[in-house]
Amino acid sequence: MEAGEDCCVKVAVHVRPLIADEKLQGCKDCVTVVPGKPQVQIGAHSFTFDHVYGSTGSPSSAMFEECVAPLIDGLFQGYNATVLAYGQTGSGKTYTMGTGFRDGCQQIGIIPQVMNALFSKIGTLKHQIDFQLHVSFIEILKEEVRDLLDPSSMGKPETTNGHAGKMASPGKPPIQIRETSNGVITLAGSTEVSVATLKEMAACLEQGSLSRATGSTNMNNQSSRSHAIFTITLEQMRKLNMPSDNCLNDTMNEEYLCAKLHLVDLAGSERAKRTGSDGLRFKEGVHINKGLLALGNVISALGDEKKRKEGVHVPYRDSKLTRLLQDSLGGNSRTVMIACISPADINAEETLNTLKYANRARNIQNKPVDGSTYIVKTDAVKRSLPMTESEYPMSETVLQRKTEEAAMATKRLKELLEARKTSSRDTSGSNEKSLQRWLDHELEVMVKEHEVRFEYEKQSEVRAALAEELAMLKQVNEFAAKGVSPPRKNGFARASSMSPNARMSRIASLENMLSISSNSLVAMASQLSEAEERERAFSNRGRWNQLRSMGEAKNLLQYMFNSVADARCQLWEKDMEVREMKDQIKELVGLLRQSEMKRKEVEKELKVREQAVGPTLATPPSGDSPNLSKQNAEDMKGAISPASMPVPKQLKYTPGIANGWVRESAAFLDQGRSMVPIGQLSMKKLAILGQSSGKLWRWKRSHHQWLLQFKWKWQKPWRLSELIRHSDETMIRSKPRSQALPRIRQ
Ligand SMILES: Nc1ncnc2c1ncn2[C@@H]1O[C@H](COP(=O)(O)OP(=O)(O)OP(=O)(O)O)[C@@H](O)[C@H]1O
Repeated sequence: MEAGEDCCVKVAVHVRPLIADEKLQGCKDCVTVVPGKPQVQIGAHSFTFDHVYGSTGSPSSAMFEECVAPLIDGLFQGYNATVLAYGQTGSGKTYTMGTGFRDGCQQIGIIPQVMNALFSKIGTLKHQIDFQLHVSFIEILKEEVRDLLDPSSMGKPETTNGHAGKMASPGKPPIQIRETSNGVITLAGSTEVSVATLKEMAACLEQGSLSRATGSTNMNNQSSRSHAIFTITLEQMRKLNMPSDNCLNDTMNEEYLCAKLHLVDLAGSERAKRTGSDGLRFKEGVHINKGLLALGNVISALGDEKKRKEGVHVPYRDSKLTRLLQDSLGGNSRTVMIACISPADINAEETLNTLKYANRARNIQNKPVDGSTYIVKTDAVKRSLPMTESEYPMSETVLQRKTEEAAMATKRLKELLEARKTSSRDTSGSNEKSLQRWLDHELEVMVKEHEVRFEYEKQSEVRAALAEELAMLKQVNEFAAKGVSPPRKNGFARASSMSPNARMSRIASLENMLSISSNSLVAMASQLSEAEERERAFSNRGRWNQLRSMGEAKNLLQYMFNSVADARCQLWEKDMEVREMKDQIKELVGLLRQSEMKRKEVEKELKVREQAVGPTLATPPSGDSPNLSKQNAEDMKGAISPASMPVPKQLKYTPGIANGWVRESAAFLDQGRSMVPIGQLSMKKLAILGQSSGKLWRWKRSHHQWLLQFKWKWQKPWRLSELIRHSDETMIRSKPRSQALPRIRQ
């Protein structure tokens, strides 16, 4: 960019490498930079910018020279300039700008390089020109402007919510963005520090950076929660060497120039939900989204500014940030936007949104590329890593199902979006019907978008678990290679019990799954971004532009009312079902506890009995106790031996099993404390049993019916019934009986 050149916003994309956290989550690199071209591809999307740095693009070290150094030159000629870092949280804005002076270590970044270049140029020119430098450093947090260089709020500790304690001090009026009568935007009340050396300027940057509001989010544990603007004002007094013999005033031979360089690190542009922030942080979600909006406004402001130059009256957008930035965007200003992106597939949606915004800023046409490259890559990955028969076939199947579900939802969303693209309103049939179809379609898009987003979150979780397992297996392999035993933790124990071959095949299988998962995530992100983009455009035009008359509006309103009423009734029914299920679970848990208590009681009783009966059984029958032995033998005759009642190996539903179990299960009678099969009890005993454990029996019957009803819908209660059955069986096969039986046979 040459000084004086008619300029528009230059956009440079900075792709950072995958960071440790992303690697741990098993993220794949989903961003491709076309070598030798400033083009970025993600999924089937392709974007062209002025520059692309990082990944296989130009080296990041070239960014300053190519994008920012020309702005510094312009500054010396009186041109204002802005360098704007934009992108989702954790995409590298602070790193790129170099505003992250944390823990006493200075990062390499644009601002430190700007300062170096500035002072080196001043060094060469200082004999001809008088320079004055000032810096200000402010942050905009929730529409509030804070002075990061305010000496009275320096060094205050962070509050518990992670925000630095640097509210405007009492007595000091808050900073206000004002517009002067000639339309210049000024910051009233901000500290302007006069600096004479590089060290002094660096100290200002460092102090301000430390005062910035940061907090930890799921995506960046040192996330900047505000827009930060570091402004350098350069004033020059040039002595003009105009030969003059007359008595002209000295000032006539001097030229005064003043230019500002705004270095802006915008707050992350992510959706609030993904930050995982809550409480105070959750409220900030509004603000975070405003980060995105702010940029949208700034970009729109560029268009506005152009129109104003053409003489069209365009009102200024009422945003402090926008107003402030408009100051540098208009007139003689140059703007470079550095759109920071993460290459991780988990961030694909936000990355796409960033690229779309950045593309809007540059206002160029996309160069669509054939999407087959992406598909071929996916197939190639699948071919090179064939599905192996692993020891965990189930997980490959938790992934296949999820991927299929996700693919179906994504496909449907795509179809819906495309249908909407071709015709916004199906005009076949009556007007009323066509409007109703249109509304149904709109609602279906919304629901599908919601579903795809849900699948996206699920897929991310599954992927994180796969990555964790993969990392563990690899670690176990490393331990094995060194001959060291792995830590005695749950996962490690299982992984180290596997044979080396099984481990290797599992690793290959996991890598394959991660690739599939990654492709699925990118495909979903692509449609989600598409849906969001359309929604934005659609809401701008106005969803209800479809309606042409009051009559149409009333009819549609009636239709909507009916749909909502219907949906609410269904919701109520589902609610009732859920409540019933909850009650049943409560009952089951109560019964489980009761059953457990009874089991313990019986065990205790058996021990007591064993102690009492033991000596008699131990002595060979002497004739004085034949009845007792006989009684015991009778009691035990029907007792179920382990062989007669095998433990079911799988938690598998078998119709009728619950009834069979009820019929054959042993019952315990308080009277005599002996255990007999229920089928052998007399009617009288059954009546007693009915009184004492009838509730359990009744439950078992209803539980069976309930299982039939919900057998495939809900798995957990089924496990519960298995647990109850298992505990009863354990009780039946308790140790004393197996010891007593052989002796009775004698
Ligand atoms: N080019 C890069 N090379 C290596 N690591 C990087 C790069 N860019 C960013 N990182 C690392 O990524 C993490 C997030 O970066 P950074 O804090 O700059 O993101 P951010 O976009 O400013 O996030 P936020 O909006 O939440 O403040 C940091 O750990 C940082 O060191």
